[in-house]
Formats: sequence, C-alpha cells, structure tokens
Amino acid sequence: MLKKILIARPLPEAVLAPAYAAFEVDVRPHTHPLSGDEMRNALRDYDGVMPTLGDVFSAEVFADVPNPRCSILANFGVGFNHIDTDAAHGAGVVVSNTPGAVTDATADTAMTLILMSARRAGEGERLVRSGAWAGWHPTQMLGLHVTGKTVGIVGMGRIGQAIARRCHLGFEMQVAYFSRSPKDLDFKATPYDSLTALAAEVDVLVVAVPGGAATHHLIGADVFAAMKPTAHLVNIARGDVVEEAALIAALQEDDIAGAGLDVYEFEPQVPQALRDLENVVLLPHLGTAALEVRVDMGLMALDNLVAHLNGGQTPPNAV
Ligand SMILES: NC(=O)c1ccc[n+]([C@@H]2O[C@H](COP(=O)([O-])OP(=O)(O)OC[C@H]3O[C@@H](n4cnc5c(N)ncnc54)[C@H](O)[C@@H]3O)[C@@H](O)[C@H]2O)c1
Ligand SMILES: O=C(O)[C@H](O)CO
Repeated sequence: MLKKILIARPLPEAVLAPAYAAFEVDVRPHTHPLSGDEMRNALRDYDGVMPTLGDVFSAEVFADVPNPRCSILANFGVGFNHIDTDAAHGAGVVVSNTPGAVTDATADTAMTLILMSARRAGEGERLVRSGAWAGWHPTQMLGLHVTGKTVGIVGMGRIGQAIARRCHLGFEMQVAYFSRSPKDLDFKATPYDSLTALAAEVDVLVVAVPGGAATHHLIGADVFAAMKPTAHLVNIARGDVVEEAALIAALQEDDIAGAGLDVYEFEPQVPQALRDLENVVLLPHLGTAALEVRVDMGLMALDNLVAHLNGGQTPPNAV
C-alpha cells in the first residue's frame, strides 16, 4: 500500500507527477499557510507532509498530537525556522529541507537588491511611472557606484558565499564577513569577529543567516549606528533577523543611504512607514521565485520523503 502524504501548497506538475507515482497524495489547493487545526490533522492523518514557509509547526502543535502518524516534515525550502525541530524530534518526526536548490536564485535576488538600492532603481522607476520625470541631467538621482566597493556578508554559508562570489567576480568588490564559524573560502575575504566592526567598514551589508531565536534582531540599532551614512543594507534571509523598527528609524533619519528587502519581520505585513520611504526597495519574498528553482526544491523535498517513507533511510537533507 502506498504511503499517504500531504503537499501543503499547489506545486508545479513536474513535482506532482513523480509524487503521484510514489505516494497517495493530497495536494492542498490553497496558497496561504496551514492553520493550527490543519497542521494537527496533517500530523494525525498522513505518513509524511511537505510543508513550507509560514506553516508554523510549533511545540504546541506537536504537544496536541501525541504519537503522530506523520514521521517526516519534508520542508519545501531551505529555511526551516517555522518548524520547532526539537519538538518535532521529540515527537519522532524527522525534518528535512532543500539546501543548495535555492542558492543561486537567492544570491541573484540579493544582487538585484544591492544594485536597485545602490542605484536608486525603485525610486527612479516610481519617478518615471508618475509622469513627473523632467529629463536627464548630470546630478540627477546620484547613487552608490558599486564596482570596487566593499561588501560585508553576515552569514557566510551557501547563499552568503554565492553572493560574495558574484560581488567579487562581477563587481570587483572587496569581501568581508561575519559568521558563526570560520570558513575555508576559495576567494579572498576578510573575517570579522565583531558585527558592528564589520558594519562600520562596508558599503553594502548583506544579511544571509538562518532565521530563529539565535539570529532574532541580530541587525539592530547598534549596527545601523555603526554603518556609514552612504551604506546600504540588504536582507534576503528572514525578516526578523533585522529589527524592522530600528531599520525604519535609520532610513527615516538618513543614518544609512538605503535598504533592499526581500523579507519582513511580520511578513506578509509590511509597515506603512516602510512603504512610505523612498530609500528602500521592497520585494515580496522573491528569492527562489523561478519555475526551475521551485521544481528543484520540490523534487528535493520529494527525494527526502521517498528515502524516509519508502526506503526506510535517513532523508538526505535531514536537519
Ligand atoms: N529570500 C528567500 O527567498 C530565501 C531563499 C533561501 C534561503 N533564505 C534564507 O537564507 C538562509 C541561509 O540559507 P543558506 O542555504 O545559505 O544556509 P547556510 O546554513 O548554508 O548558511 C548560513 C550561514 O549563517 C551562519 N550563521 C548561523 N548563525 C549565525 C549567527 N548567529 N551569526 C552569524 N552567522 C551565523 C552559518 O555559520 C552559515 O555559514 C536560510 O536559512 C533562509 O532563511 C531566504
Ligand atoms: O528558505 C527558503 O528556501 C525560502 O525562503 C522559501 O522558503
């Protein structure tokens, strides 16, 4: 008999076809996150679940379902801070993610935000769309020339390194970084053991750490106070790594030149104060939003389900 899985969002057909071949599959037809009751029912009624961003499998949810039928949450996405992994493991539920499949696309999104913020592209686009553009002149909308400047990476993991390489090879930037553990890198990069010291040195500070309790508000008022007034912040990690109120204050006071954000502290809510600012570029969590990337992520999550449920093995991307 086929094992039964729940896929928590509609996914591309290239992922669903092999899923149907391997399992009895229910695909939830909605794009919003699972409710608490949906998560509890999923733990009770399925052998495996493919949840994603926003599906908050908290300790309370696991506590409500002693002895769950579900033995694996194969997360669609690399970031799994929405799943309480200690509680999952305590309930006998393995958790896996999709590392690597997301790296290049997310690094490309970081580059988009670096260039858009530095060169004031959002502001410029709004000007043209408004009909108020009065024409080119030599001092119109001058931004930061990125080539040859210094980028600081907070979290030099897979995505951080892909961003650093793009900055170094494509834009001749110097690379500096702050990370939890020392890195053996194939390009020149200066490690810092103080985040504020790094922030003070760089022209662009890019956040690429995982979300979770250890990184909550890692980037706060002290970091913005340390940054140069000409510097830009980019966040492609998780929204609550940056203290949003402190960022808004820094942007309002021109303590920093600009910011580029793909993620938000209270996503999908984006404060009006942030939306009112000209010196910030706002993307709707587009990091991995390309069809082939989403297919790769889905196939990787499926591989984890197959290894665990059909092969009796530890999933290749267990966390
Ligand atoms: N915007 C998006 O769509 C998008 C897409 C993919 C990933 N992400 C986010 O990016 C994160 C990073 O992904 P990855 O694949 O590069 O992960 P990774 O584990 O390879 O890299 C994370 C790096 O952060 C470092 N780190 C962890 N805690 C730290 C701390 N407290 N201080 C300093 N450094 C710390 C680690 O040493 C590691 O080098 C994911 O966890 C996810 O939340 C966002
Ligand atoms: O972590 C990731 O892979 C993206 O943010 C989507 O969840």
